[in-house]
Amino acid sequence: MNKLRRTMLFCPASEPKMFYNTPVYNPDCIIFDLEDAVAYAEKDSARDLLCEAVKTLDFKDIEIFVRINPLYTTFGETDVREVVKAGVRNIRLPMCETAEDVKKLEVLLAEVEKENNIEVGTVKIQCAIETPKGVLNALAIATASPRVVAISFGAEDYTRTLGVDRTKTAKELTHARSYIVLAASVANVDAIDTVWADVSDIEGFRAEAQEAKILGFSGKSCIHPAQVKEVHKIFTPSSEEIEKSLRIISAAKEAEEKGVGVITVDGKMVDVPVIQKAERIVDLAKAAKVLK
Ligand SMILES: CC(C)(COP(=O)(O)OP(=O)(O)OC[C@H]1O[C@@H](n2cnc3c(N)ncnc32)[C@H](O)[C@@H]1OP(=O)(O)O)[C@@H](O)C(=O)NCCC(=O)NCCSC(=O)C[C@@](O)(CC(=O)O)C(=O)O
Ligand SMILES: [Mg+2]
Repeated sequence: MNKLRRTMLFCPASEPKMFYNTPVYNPDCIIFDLEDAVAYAEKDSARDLLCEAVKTLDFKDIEIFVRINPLYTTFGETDVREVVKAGVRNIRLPMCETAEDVKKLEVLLAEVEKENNIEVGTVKIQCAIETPKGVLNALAIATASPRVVAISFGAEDYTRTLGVDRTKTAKELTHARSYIVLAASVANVDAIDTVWADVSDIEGFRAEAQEAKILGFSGKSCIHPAQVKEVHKIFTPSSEEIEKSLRIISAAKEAEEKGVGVITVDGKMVDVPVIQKAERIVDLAKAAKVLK
């Protein structure tokens, strides 16, 4: 199993009051944002604030990402240079459209790592796919570099660039979300679902998170602490799922010892894919610390 990445809580780097509290909400990952959540005039001061915080704050075992500005903007390269120097080891690359975009970041990272005596390859990349072109290139993006650990979907920019409304049915996102999940699976990286902007509509958020799990995403981006616990509930195996998986694994082991082939558990056939799915649920439960 890759790392546990059920939740990625976005926090604007220009909001120290917010970012000092982020560990309290216990997301699996925090994304400090230097891109769209930060006003143009505050880009430099937000970066300075963030670098200082990264050097001093204790984020426990929460994985920290920084969403930089795209490398084609005037801020992108400085964002990379400064945040890596400050200790950040995971970059979220917004508006990623091609493998070439990833490779440009890879070259810059190698240069910055050498300058700072960091082993080349240390800094990992999460590619945010948020345009139709990015979606069609999802597999090339996900496999562009061994540094890529996840690809994520950004539905706000995706619907903007596609020229459609974002609706609560999420029908307009179906193809892109499914394609991103498939690409991530082939590349063996995590797939992270999009943010839900209406923080007051927790029911709608829950439904979208549930669908993300069914589609095969590893987790979901969040913009508000209230969303984090909802995603954790949905993406953490329930006690029923865990008990059933343990029963399947135990029955399969017993059958193997007795030299029996296909068996049934709770009246349902258990074969190799069923056993492997049960093992995945047990691994996830252990990683989420709901099973020892
Ligand atoms: C929405 C709102 C302003 C509401 O704030 P409010 O203060 O009214 O909320 P309240 O309910 O009053 O907060 C109660 C308490 O929680 C604290 N609290 C709230 N949010 C917190 C948080 N995130 N982190 C830590 N703490 C938090 C708050 O400080 C307060 O603390 P306290 O006073 O101590 O009680 C706020 O949440 C917020 O700014 N969110 C992040 C927005 C953001 O980052 N957007 C960019 C990423 S998306 C994007 O770019 C689209 C994308 O690119 C995506 C892609 O690519 O994936 C695409 O294209 O789709
Ligand atoms: Mg965006």
